[in-house]
Amino acid sequence: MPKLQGFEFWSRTLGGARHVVAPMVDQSELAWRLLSRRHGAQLCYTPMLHAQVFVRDANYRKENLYCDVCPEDRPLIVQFCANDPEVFVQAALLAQDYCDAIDLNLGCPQMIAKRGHYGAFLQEEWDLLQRMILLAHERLSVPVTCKIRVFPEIDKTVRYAQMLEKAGCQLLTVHGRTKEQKGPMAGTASWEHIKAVRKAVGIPVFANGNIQCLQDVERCIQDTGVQGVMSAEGNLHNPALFEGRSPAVWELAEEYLDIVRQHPCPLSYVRAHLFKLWHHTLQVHQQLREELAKVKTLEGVAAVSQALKLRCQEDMSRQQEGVRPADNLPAFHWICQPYIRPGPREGSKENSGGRSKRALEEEEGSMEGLSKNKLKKQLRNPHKTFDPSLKPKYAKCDQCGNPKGNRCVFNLCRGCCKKRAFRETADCPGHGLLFKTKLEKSLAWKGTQPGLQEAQQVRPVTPSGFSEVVGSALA
Ligand SMILES: Cc1cc2nc3c(=O)[nH]c(=O)nc-3n(C[C@H](O)[C@H](O)[C@H](O)COP(=O)(O)O)c2cc1C
Repeated sequence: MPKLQGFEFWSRTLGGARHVVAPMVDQSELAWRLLSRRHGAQLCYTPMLHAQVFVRDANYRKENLYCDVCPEDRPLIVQFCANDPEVFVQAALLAQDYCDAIDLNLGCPQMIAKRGHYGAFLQEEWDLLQRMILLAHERLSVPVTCKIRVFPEIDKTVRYAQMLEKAGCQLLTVHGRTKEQKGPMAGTASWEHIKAVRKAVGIPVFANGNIQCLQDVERCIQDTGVQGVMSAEGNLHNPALFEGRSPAVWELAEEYLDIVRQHPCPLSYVRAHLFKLWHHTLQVHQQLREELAKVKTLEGVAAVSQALKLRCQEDMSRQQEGVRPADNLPAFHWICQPYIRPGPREGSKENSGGRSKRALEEEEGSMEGLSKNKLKKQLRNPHKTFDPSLKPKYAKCDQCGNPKGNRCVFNLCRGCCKKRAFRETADCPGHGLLFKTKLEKSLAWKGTQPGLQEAQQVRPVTPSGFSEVVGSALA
């Protein structure tokens, strides 16, 4: 069957999806996607996957895609970050049988994307992007799509979108914030930019940014004319957003934990989800926040969830009629609701007390005083300095651009070093890889075994023969 394109792809393959769960590193994992789909999401994206790692590392492919196959988890778009046409296409070819389209991340504004040269840091490299999209469009059996951030100028954003469309992009998600609008500087997304793109291209467009409830979805579609709306933070705080419901926070937590039992994921993902889902409740019941941070098992998390449910139910039963929710919240803390991130200097209860780790980290650079955690660290080590300019700079792996191991003899990251050391039967003590030493030991041992010596002469040991000896070291 010929590959469907543009609007036909959106309406037939994606079922005309309007309610879309965003790609979210460590957060749009299978269990969360299934929860969101049960509550109105019609299309989900995987978290961003690193194309180069996906190509070279079979375990990464298994852990991040192949083991997460589930018939209810469709339609699904797999997102990659990449900056090389061949690598992008190789990764996409390995993923295309497990999804309905491949998305290129052109929106990540984080430092890690700057260092790895991907995401929004490719925004100015139109020639490279054209080549990446064109090659993917030609070689893949599924459509290629892009998720972009806007430029400050509407006309440049429009030309950018048109360039991607011309190269073969079949669906565009426009996050209406610029690369600089992140963390405490995120502000609001510009639907004006999104509307202008929608008018100027002939492919379906999803809007992203400022979506906190179902009314926002309807308003955004009306104002901008887009085909669908994507939500990240709104979905994390209320996965029933697309149903237009705001359930009790423990209800969705319990349902999510049940799904995680069937489709396990790292505990760090689960914890991060619950911190968001319970954001407002944990402001009130700080003890539970600490317990959640400390638990080490899924059953431990379930126990915290049970305790939180009881506390919330007590709070509900004590609630007097006519009393409004505290802190100008739209609903009481036990109801799933949006979290509006405070601006850079905005005064709020959060700014005076138990703020999130992330909020503290984001302001790190601009704070004159030190956070509680940093003060504690300084007490333990009086010579510790928190001046960002004195932080050691990450040196890059010569091969893939990830941070290299400090003591690596090859100047590579662990993954690349392991491959090279294996190929060359070498040691890298910095990474604890001892292929050469193990081979020598194994040969010495074989030398002491009379029966084996004979076999040795018939079959000389080469690096590939070596794999039989230490194959398990690579598992
Ligand atoms: C926890 C988290 C992880 C994210 N990871 C990704 C990602 O992997 N790929 C991507 O394109 N955007 C990622 N984003 C950005 C979102 O997809 C989205 O563009 C952004 O949050 C704006 O949407 P919102 O206003 O609905 O939050 C992430 C956002 C969050 C909150």
